[in-house]
Amino acid sequence: MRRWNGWGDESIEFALHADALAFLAQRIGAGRPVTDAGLAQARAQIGASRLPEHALIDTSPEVRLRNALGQSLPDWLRLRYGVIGRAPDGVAYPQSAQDVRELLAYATQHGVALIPQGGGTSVAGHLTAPSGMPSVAVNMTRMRQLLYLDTESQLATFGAGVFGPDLEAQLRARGYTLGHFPQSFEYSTLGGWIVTRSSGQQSLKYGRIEQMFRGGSMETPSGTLHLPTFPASAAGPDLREMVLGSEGRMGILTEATVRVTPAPEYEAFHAVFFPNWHAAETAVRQVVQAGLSLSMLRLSNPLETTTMLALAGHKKMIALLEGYLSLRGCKGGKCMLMIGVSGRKSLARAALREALVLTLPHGGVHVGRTMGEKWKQNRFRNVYLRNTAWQHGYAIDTVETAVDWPRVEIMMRAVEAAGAAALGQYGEQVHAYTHLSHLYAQGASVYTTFVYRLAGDYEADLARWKSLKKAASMAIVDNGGTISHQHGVGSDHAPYLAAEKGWLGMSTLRAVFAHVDPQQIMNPGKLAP
Ligand SMILES: Cc1cc2nc3c(=O)[nH]c(=O)nc-3n(C[C@H](O)[C@H](O)[C@H](O)COP(=O)(O)OP(=O)(O)OC[C@H]3O[C@@H](n4cnc5c(N)ncnc54)[C@H](O)[C@@H]3O)c2cc1C
Repeated sequence: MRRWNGWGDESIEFALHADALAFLAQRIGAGRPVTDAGLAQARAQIGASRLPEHALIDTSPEVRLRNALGQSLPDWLRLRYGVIGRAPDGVAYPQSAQDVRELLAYATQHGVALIPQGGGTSVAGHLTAPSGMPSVAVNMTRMRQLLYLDTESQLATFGAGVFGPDLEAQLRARGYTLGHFPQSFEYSTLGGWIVTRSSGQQSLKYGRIEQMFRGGSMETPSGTLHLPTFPASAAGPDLREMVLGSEGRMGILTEATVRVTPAPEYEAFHAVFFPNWHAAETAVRQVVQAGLSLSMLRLSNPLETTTMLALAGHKKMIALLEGYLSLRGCKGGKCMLMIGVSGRKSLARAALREALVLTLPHGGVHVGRTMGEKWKQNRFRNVYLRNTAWQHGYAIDTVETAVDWPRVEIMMRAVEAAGAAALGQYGEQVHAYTHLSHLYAQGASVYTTFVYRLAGDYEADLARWKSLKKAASMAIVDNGGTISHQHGVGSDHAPYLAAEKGWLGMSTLRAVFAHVDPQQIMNPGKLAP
């Protein structure tokens, strides 16, 4: 059963061993565990529905609660402290495009907002019910079939509500993969990925979702937008670009056609350590600019490297590894790089060899596959750390951006420092660490994690989060980064969007939304409020 107030399946726990807790306590102080609100207490806060009846809409309080929020830290605070606030007045589970059209007609007639919903894994406040009008969460997860696989063109069409594991299982059974593995893979959906411009861990080989999305169908209040597939087209602006990143503001994506590739014959993940950040960053830049056929490069800064080793357990093995690395020049400031290869065995191995050769002049120490394979095993389990950290009285939040290479290190330092200063106002320390997980010839994504102590009170923790978010977002904007490389805009990043789109860009976006949705019933308040 899925947790109603945290990440993932109720039966899965991520254990934090005593040494890891001691490490955190030494960095930022001992956590102060909070008593969570119970499900009944949260459910009792869901007010009476304001909706006229409709056969497709369920207005029961628990269903509304379970579809009210996403996974951002403010969403968590509301669930954990039992301060639910606004919730949708009902939830619909359409099974066809016709059902979606009926819901649009109903919403238009009664002045009801529709909040399209995939897996509810948004970390940017995409799913909050609007104030001032009734709303329905349109949960798309019953539209999850593989509708068509064109093996000649390597295109697959799915219902947009298909979850990651279900999509991959349907493709793997036929010898194919999409290759899109965001860390939220187990609970996020194809439609959600497309409309938030998501990026998966192996984007270096398979591309971002933008490169995979080839066409589909979106139901809007003004009619159906059909996006036919072409291998390429010079017929004016590409309308798929309007759907990508539209965050539910234009309509509901019901079907999506994506580019698939044959499932890889071989896949391996290796770890390489570097003596310091400068050497590591120079090395990965050269590797990515060499254009090798790799599937992943993920570089952790010194504090993330230390944190990952501290959380790993296996104390004796890690001590042996650190002893060996120290002899090879990788000491206190060492940085860990994960390199992934996927595809034809001979090509993948050749690409890995080339990459390892390129790391050597920068002091790269290759330690083989063990750590890489462990990372792969846990790639979707590490997320459960958020639940465990909360139980021990710590909050975890992340911010992410992307910049060109000359600004990567500046950005990393600025975002980490902004977080430390923001929590410093409350007399608290923050454990902030960063990795680059999506690398391009031009630059990289910069992804920072903040761990800090909970205050133990909803208002106080919300104030801490707001200070942290504002400081980190301002650091991103001031240093020329995009407000999101992969999580999207929602409501949390909306105040910073104009900094990169400009006045004309913002008014153009609003004009497009107003054209397809003249009554402004589609996910109001998000992206470009
Ligand atoms: C622990 C964790 C790790 C994450 N890791 C990554 C990562 O590695 N990479 C990454 O890119 N993101 C990541 N995310 C963010 C999140 O998973 C993505 O934004 C994901 O694409 C959201 O998909 P979803 O199906 O859960 O959509 P939701 O959260 O349900 O919705 C997100 C937005 O999409 C809209 N929407 C959803 N479905 C449709 C549809 N069919 N039609 C129209 N609009 C729709 C919603 O209205 C909303 O605005 C992570 C989140 C968490 C909690």
